[in-house]
Amino acid sequence: MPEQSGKVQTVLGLIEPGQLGRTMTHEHLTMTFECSHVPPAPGDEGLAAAPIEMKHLHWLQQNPYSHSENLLLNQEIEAVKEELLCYRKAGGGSIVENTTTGITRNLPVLRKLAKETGVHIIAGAGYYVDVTHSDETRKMTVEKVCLTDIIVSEVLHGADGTDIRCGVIGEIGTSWPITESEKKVLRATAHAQTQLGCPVIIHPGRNKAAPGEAIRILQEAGGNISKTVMSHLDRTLFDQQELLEFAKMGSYLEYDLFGTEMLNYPFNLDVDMPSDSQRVQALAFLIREGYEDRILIAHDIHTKHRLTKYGGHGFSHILKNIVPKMLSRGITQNQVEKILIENPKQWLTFK
Ligand SMILES: CC(=O)NCCS(=O)(=O)O
Repeated sequence: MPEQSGKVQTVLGLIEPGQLGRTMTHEHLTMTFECSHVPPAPGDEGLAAAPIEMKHLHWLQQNPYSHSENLLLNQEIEAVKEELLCYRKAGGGSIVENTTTGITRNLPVLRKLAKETGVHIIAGAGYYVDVTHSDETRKMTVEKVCLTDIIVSEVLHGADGTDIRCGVIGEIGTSWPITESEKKVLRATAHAQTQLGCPVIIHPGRNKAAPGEAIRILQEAGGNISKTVMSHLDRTLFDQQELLEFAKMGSYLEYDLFGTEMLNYPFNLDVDMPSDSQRVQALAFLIREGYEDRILIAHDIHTKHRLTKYGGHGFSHILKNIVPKMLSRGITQNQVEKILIENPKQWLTFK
């Protein structure tokens, strides 16, 4: 039985699950997102290259992926540290940092932030979506000193040449359709999870069939779906019946784009990105349908403009603004605590 059994693994070491407190299960504290750059609309090239300023904020909120500098969250370590101190003051305890190989994971920075702020930080093992896979990753097989072993080693011994250990596998990136290289990573994730008994978190492609397909691949490879989170449901599954069909598969159901309100979602123009009020309605619906033990929430901050330094909502938005909204829409204090404390605790504790 690995030493992690019954514990949560943070970048500073193992902790008791009860120490987690309120937990955002899907955030990024340092990463780059150049892989998702969207060329600006004709005529917007000047705005896309201008320094971030108040007068451009609305444009940036509507076009966050067309501004190259906005995609470099890794330049904002001091601002993120200030945000984490505010998050603690607002009652936050822990953050799952979902940056994996391909979007510039930086474990020493995470360790420094954890030490300096007192926030428990849990780091992610594994790989982001196909466009970020290296030739080496593509050539690797699932077994035999390859993908599975690398992921296991990132959890048991440390990642990126450090002794800093990851406490979850993911976010594991998948596109739509899921590519061959991504399928291999999913199978390796399931095999690593079987060895470790650890939590897993998946980034689905931007199609309503994507979450179910990713779960099927994990399941067929022996993954433990009850210890797996499906991220980004707020931009992926809209129809209530389809959501319930997916929920029956047994994963955690994560609404993790709180604070993101945009008219045109550039990665899938067919999607109407919900508002925060609509996200709260989705949570209330899932609770009424009996899924309160499976819900997780977060902001998935991954660009500069969402930091308070740039006029954004920051890491405390859920605790300060969304929780009161949940309570005002009939979600009870007990259910809120379940979503913020108990469900993350159950998910993050190694078997
Ligand atoms: C970092 C990351 O993958 N964020 C998700 C962005 S998306 O628009 O919901 O796919």
